[in-house]
Amino acid sequence: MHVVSREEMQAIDRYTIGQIGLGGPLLMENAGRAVYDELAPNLKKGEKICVVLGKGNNGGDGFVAARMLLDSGVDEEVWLLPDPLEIKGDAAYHMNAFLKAGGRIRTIQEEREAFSQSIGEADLVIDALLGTGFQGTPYPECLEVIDQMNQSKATVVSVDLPSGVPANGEFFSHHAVAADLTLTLECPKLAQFVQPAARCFGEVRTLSIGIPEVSVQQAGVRRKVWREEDVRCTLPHRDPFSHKGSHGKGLLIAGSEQMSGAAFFSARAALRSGIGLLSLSVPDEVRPTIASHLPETMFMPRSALDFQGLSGIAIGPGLGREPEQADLVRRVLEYDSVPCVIDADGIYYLSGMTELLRKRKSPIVLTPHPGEMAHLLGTSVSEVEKSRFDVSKQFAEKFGVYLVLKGRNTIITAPDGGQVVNTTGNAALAKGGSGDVLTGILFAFLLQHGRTLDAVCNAVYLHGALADDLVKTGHSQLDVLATDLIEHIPPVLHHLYQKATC
Ligand SMILES: NC(=O)C1=CN([C@@H]2O[C@H](COP(=O)(O)OP(=O)(O)OC[C@H]3O[C@@H](n4cnc5c(N)ncnc54)[C@H](OP(=O)(O)O)[C@@H]3O)[C@@H](O)[C@H]2O)[C@@H](O)CC1
Ligand SMILES: [K+]
Repeated sequence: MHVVSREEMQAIDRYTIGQIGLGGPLLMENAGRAVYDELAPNLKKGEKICVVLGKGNNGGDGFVAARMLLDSGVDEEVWLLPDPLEIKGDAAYHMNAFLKAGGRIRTIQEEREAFSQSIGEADLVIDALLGTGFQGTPYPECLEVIDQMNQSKATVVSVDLPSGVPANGEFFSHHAVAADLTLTLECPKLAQFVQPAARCFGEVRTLSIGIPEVSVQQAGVRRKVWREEDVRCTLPHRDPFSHKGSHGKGLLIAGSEQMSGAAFFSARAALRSGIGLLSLSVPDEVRPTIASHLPETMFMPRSALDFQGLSGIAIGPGLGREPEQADLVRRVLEYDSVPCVIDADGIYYLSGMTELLRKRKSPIVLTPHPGEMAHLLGTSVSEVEKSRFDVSKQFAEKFGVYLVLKGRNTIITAPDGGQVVNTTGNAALAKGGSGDVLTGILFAFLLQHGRTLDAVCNAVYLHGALADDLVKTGHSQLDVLATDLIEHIPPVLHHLYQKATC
């Protein structure tokens, strides 16, 4: 499933109409029909539906859905914000079809009180006021209607985007529709995955409107959502004649006196995720505490680090911020014949070493949370959060790294700028230790997979799926511990492998 910007969606529509020859009215018909088909199974006879339409093509989709509702036995009122004379092009085509099919339009500007009453009594509001064409701050008359939709007790279903949400997810502080359900047309838009826009969407369903894949390719879209079916067809399979050395010989440099748990979580998660051989380097004083909990792990003293014979190195979880740790990070970067994962305190030291990132020949995976990303860029968390997609892309391309920008809807960016959004996971992961678990899973997957991006995406997906599955099966979002995540890897991995398609 592709994720698009406003401009990309417009280019996709243009190509489909101009080059494929599927006309605008046909696409609008498909869009409105898809919206109607999605709602139809739950409509009740006599149910009061208020359809709110704007001037552009989003309103046109609304006219199509409204035309189909005419014959469905519901009590429908169709409200247009502008004067009908202002409706042009494809939207006018479908406005006329709606009228000729027996529909009646009322204009909000002329009957304000009746509109307030209609929206107040409605069971369902269909919001087709503004879609991808909207930018900036809604005009005052639009804002008033947005507020009325939000005050309504009805279920609010937004067509394509909640009105007032800018499709590219730019930061905004005005009011936008807070939908219960958003029916996204063909491709999710960037806004769905970033704050503050994401809060407006409610449940999201993506509806096909018949746009061919070639239109998306022609628009140069290089962003997608990673779904279970992507995991299922990219899971690596073990060669029956393999041995432990075939599945990665990894060194994890982690832990400090204050944060021994981080080393344990990463190591245990890596073991549960299939790493063939794991060596762990922790400070000498920490080793006795955790060695008894990690019987499958070998230990490498910090004073005798040896990278020869390894197939990958991970550094960072719970490392601490004493200056000597910076040398460890530098040594890992300079040893450039194997892939590496850098997390947490490892990332803290990178800001002074970005040139080494660029020079390194083997893959580097960085897993910052927004705070670490902000530190790396010398900016603020809010600046990072305002443009997660762009910030990730610029950094990954500039320094040639795989960047995993964590958070709700983690964004994974490859060195070539291609981006993947992960949608698994929930607020149960907002707890110390869960990032260390991700590092362990990711490290293990990386060493067992020929394609770095697939390994990283699968690890992020699995990490979120663990939390999702735990809260579905006896846990709450409050009580999930890092250890719960790790011990839940077996059933979730089992499920994914049972359904593997490759
Ligand atoms: N063929 C296609 O492309 C297909 C498109 N499809 C559908 O069309 C939608 C995109 O349609 P769109 O491009 O017409 O824009 P849309 O979201 O209806 O809004 C445009 C209106 O917003 C207005 N406006 C602008 N800024 C504003 C502001 N600050 N505050 C208030 N108003 C503002 C602007 O008014 P103006 O500034 O010109 O007066 C303009 O009239 C897309 O989301 C999907 O639903 C599907 O049917 C499939 C085929
Ligand atoms: K809308």
